[in-house]
Amino acid sequence: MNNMKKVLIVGLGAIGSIYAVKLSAYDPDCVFVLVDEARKLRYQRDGIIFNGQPYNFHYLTSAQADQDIDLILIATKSHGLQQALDDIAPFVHPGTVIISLLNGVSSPAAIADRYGWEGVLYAFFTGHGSTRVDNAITHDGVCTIVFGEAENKTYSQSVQRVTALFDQAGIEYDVPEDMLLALWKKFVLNVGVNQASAVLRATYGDFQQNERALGIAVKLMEEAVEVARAEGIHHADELLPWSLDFIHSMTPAFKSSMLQDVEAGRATEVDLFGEVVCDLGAKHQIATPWNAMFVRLIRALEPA
Ligand SMILES: NC(=O)C1=CN([C@@H]2O[C@H](COP(=O)(O)OP(=O)(O)OC[C@H]3O[C@@H](n4cnc5c(N)ncnc54)[C@H](OP(=O)(O)O)[C@@H]3O)[C@@H](O)[C@H]2O)C=CC1
Ligand SMILES: CC(C)(CO)C(=O)C(=O)O
Repeated sequence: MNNMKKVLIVGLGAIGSIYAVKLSAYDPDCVFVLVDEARKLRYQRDGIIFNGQPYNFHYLTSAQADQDIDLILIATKSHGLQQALDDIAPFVHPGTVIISLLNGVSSPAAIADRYGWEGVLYAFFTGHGSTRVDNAITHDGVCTIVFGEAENKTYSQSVQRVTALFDQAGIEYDVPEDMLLALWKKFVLNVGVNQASAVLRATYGDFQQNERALGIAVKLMEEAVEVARAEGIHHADELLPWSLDFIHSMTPAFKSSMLQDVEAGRATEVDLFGEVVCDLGAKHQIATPWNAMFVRLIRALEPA
């Protein structure tokens, strides 16, 4: 088993910068940030400001694929994923592990469609939300990368290599035995909270205190649970209770990433949530009227 020495981060935003900062604190020469020429100029000029501290990193364009990259961490929004998949091509070699921190359940298959499943692990970010305004990121340090193969009774080589790096770099992680169940728990939560919060402009506190607001999130989540069952996710009956516990455990003032997108006038990631529930519902002949309606409402909130 060879050690991981070089990490390429794609997407130096609210989530990607948490890990660029952590990895550069561990070893500034181990972390690279993939950019195009325009982003390179912008980052070289402005860097990023993470919790008030300025940072700069080693920026690489696709034309500068002169490093043997062991791990690629993708942290773009959903609308940046296809371009990111094109841009990483020169860095993907046998043995390169690729992890996506995008919300939702669909990005691992999108990566595998392009590069095969061999280097792809399932993953997601959990913890407290991270906020970005232009190049300034604020995060309170509560974060875990949950990752692994679909099943992790024993750890594959890829999982062992990533855990070794994360242990050395002090990156908090969890490798659940049933990774698909973990991924779908987070998905069901996001389908309910992110979408309902975007339309209702609701914080976690609103869902904790207002039963009618929570009831709307539950309707969205129930459809996602039915779809999960049809997709063969084991223990699907755990999905809704887990999501409700998560909602009640969150800091009341926190806002979902989708509410932040709507408030900032940005495109949303409804393609990762309601649209996936509707597509899978159609595949399994499950009615998904709540998600269909929320997709339309959220699309109407996006910039024209
Ligand atoms: N923020 C949060 O609290 C949470 C976010 N997530 C998920 O994490 C993912 C990332 O979200 P977040 O970090 O908030 O998003 P951000 O918009 O803050 O960051 C995305 C970054 O990706 C960059 N980017 C897009 N395309 C490329 C590309 N081809 N090459 C290089 N960089 C690129 C963007 O650059 P530019 O600005 O120049 O376009 C931007 O800096 C999403 O799927 C989100 O749902 C999950 C949990 C919590
Ligand atoms: C981390 C969490 C659960 C915070 O709401 C999230 O995934 C999001 O906002 O998209």
